Amino acid sequence: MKITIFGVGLIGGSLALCFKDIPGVTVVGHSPNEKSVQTMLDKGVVHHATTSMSEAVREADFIFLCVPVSMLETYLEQLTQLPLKSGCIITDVGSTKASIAEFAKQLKLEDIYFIGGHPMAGSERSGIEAASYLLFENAYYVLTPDSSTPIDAVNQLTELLKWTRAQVIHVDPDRHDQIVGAISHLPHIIAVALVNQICDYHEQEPLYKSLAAGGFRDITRIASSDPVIWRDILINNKKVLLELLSNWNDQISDFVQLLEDSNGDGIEVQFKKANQFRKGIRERRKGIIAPQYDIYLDIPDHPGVIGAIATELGNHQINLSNVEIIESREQVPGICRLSFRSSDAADQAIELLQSKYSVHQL
Ligand SMILES: NC(=O)C1=CN([C@@H]2O[C@H](COP(=O)(O)OP(=O)(O)OC[C@H]3O[C@@H](n4cnc5c(N)ncnc54)[C@H](O)[C@@H]3O)[C@@H](O)[C@H]2O)C=CC1
Ligand SMILES: O=C(O)C(=O)Cc1ccc(O)cc1
Repeated sequence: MKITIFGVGLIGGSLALCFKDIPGVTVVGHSPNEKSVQTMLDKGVVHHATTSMSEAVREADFIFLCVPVSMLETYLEQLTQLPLKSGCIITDVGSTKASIAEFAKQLKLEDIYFIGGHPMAGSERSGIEAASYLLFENAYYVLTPDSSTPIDAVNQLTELLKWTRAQVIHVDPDRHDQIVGAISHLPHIIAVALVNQICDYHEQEPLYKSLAAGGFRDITRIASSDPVIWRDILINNKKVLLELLSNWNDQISDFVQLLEDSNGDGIEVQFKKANQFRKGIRERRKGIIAPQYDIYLDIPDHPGVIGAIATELGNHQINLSNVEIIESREQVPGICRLSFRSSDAADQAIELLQSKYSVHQL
């Protein structure tokens, strides 16, 4: 079986890694750029790679389009001009689904099937360097077949996607864009706007960045996402987003009113409602962006302290997943965030370290 991937970055590269070791499968990567072709080969993400579209798709059983949203239609159209294997299934991973579904319908493909797709997993990182075979584990993987898509083609794609360890679900493209607009695209806008608001204050007062610790970084993580990928997603889903932003303005106006009225009960109601809803959102990722259990340590300002902490945890078989110095200034104790994959590991670390350091959990 031959699987061809256009755009071997975070998502395309992660899919390639999921499929690469399936017995009897050849994964071919495409990039218009010779250097990118060499990188994907050097990293061993694909079996073969080429700058030639026709060579990439020759005899391919599956074609994955993993390029930015604004490039999807161009790629799909160009592919359909090439000789493709009869029964070939083309899918994409774009974060919006309505426009590409509509475009594919108008192409009136014969004996070639397009099924829109969107793995609901990713990260603020991008590029082949960030790719991982664990990226999709336990995430939802949306497919958007319509009534004209042969069930056999849907089944074949679903069977292949089992190798990602994601859970495949079917969603109508418009409904997808509405929901994903609200739970992914809107939060990205809010994160960027919030960071930029603080960035502007910071120009007048450098203490903003110094004091912007854990909470601010956590809720604005996605503001570090790739500008081009997100430019395309937001413009593509503009209609939905403009309505969502209008609703967002209403939410903020409600808060303004609560504050103007010093309405403490009303503010409590807002927090209780949010707490309750958020509790019900299941943690489902087990892969590289697994839920993290963080603890914070006040650490003295002397060299070697981080190494000593890591060694101590290692000596007690406590697996650390990440270490970050959040604040470090000369003569002042710093704050270090230690992340763990399980709450047990975090608890053991607290137990071990609290006699030597001041430990907090938010
Ligand atoms: N970033 C994320 O967390 C997620 C992204 N997606 C979707 O996946 C697609 C790819 O996004 P990522 O993998 O995050 O981006 P990426 O930047 O890591 O990878 C994009 C790939 O496309 C190539 N590319 C960029 N512009 C191109 C062009 N004009 N012509 C040909 N190739 C080009 C790049 O070289 C790279 O290999 C996008 O459509 C995005 O909406 C879907 C789920 C999650
Ligand atoms: O990193 C995160 O939390 C994300 O929001 C990842 C993400 C980004 C884009 C998508 O289309 C789907 C998932």
